[in-house]
Amino acid sequence: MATPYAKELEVAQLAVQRAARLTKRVFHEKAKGTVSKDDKSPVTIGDFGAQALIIAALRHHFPSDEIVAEEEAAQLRADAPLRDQIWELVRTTRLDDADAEAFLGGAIPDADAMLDLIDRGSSQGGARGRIWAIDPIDGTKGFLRGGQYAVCLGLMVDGDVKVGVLGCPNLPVDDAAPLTADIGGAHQTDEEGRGVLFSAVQGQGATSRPLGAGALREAKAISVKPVTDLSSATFCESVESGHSNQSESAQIAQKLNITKPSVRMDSQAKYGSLARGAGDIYLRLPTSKTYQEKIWDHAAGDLIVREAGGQVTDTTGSRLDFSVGRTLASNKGVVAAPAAIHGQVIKAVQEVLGLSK
Ligand SMILES: Nc1ncnc2c1ncn2[C@@H]1O[C@H](COP(=O)(O)OS(=O)(=O)O)[C@@H](OP(=O)(O)O)[C@H]1O
Ligand SMILES: [Mg+2]
Ligand SMILES: [Mg+2]
Ligand SMILES: [Mg+2]
Repeated sequence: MATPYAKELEVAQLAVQRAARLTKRVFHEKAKGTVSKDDKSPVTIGDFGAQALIIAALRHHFPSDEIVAEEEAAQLRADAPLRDQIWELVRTTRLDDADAEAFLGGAIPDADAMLDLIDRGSSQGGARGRIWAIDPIDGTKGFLRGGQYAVCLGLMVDGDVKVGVLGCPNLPVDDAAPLTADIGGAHQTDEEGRGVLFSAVQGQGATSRPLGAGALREAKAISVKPVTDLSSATFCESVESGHSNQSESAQIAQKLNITKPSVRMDSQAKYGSLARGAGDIYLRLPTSKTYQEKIWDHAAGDLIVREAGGQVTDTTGSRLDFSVGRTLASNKGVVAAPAAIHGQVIKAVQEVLGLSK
């Protein structure tokens, strides 16, 4: 019997790898022109270009699947120079391996087709059918400051995440590398061992492999690190204080007798770091009563951590619910940890947040 979701996994891995290659070009070519969006968050030509390349591959293989993606092309339709800059980037970014590039469906015909592909990410999501969630650059702020960022792709079927892939160009390849948010200076060349592709299929475990520029590299199974002494745990959280309540996380750490300072890392790279045992706990504590987390910020990481032996819930202890639309409207915050200690962490979270039953 064929392995479930084998083709979806291969398409996702190669599409993320190609999109990550585009984002690295943008970073190294210092072409990080940003435009700001209605929500005043930054978006770069890398975000738009990566989304176009990922959607092109998904449309080639799975034309009837729905897609929920972070970015839209409206601004580009009104800004020809910006559109042309992104089109030049998309047109010239390929995987080094001809077979892998052909497998993704070949070149996008022209700039208008690129805009239409970007706008294919407008699905409202929901509880029925096959729906892909794309964050072309998660941690755009991190990307702009030369920190961590991730190219994120997940597949939900009837609201349940089945496939998750994270491309983390600035994380160390070495799964045993200590957890650190910085990348040792943006001047570091790729050869110095950065770039990881995390992936998971529901029920099949989680893996990491070097992020390549052509065919997929050899994978290794990964798992969360067993925590025997909670006080020696490492916890990570957002860099942006607007994205997670950092004073509450400090109180939670204190309650757990954790003495190490938090590692503040951008993007879903935090999920990948937990899944391979580099970090132990990920806390994302709401900073507003109204903000709803986007499904594209969590779908891939949620599955990868759970397939690596972790547990991921919101601050009330409920699993993340990807079936209610473009946001995690039923959830507040995120708490991720090895399954064996998740209960202890949640207890401390609920005491600090005043959620204890
Ligand atoms: N108020 C609020 N609360 C929680 N999260 C928010 C909030 N505002 C934005 N965002 C989203 O955070 C995404 C970045 O994720 P991280 O916080 O893990 O990384 S970072 O430290 O912000 O770079 C970031 O994703 P990208 O836009 O893809 O970078 C945002 O979607
Ligand atoms: Mg954004
Ligand atoms: Mg994001
Ligand atoms: Mg993004």
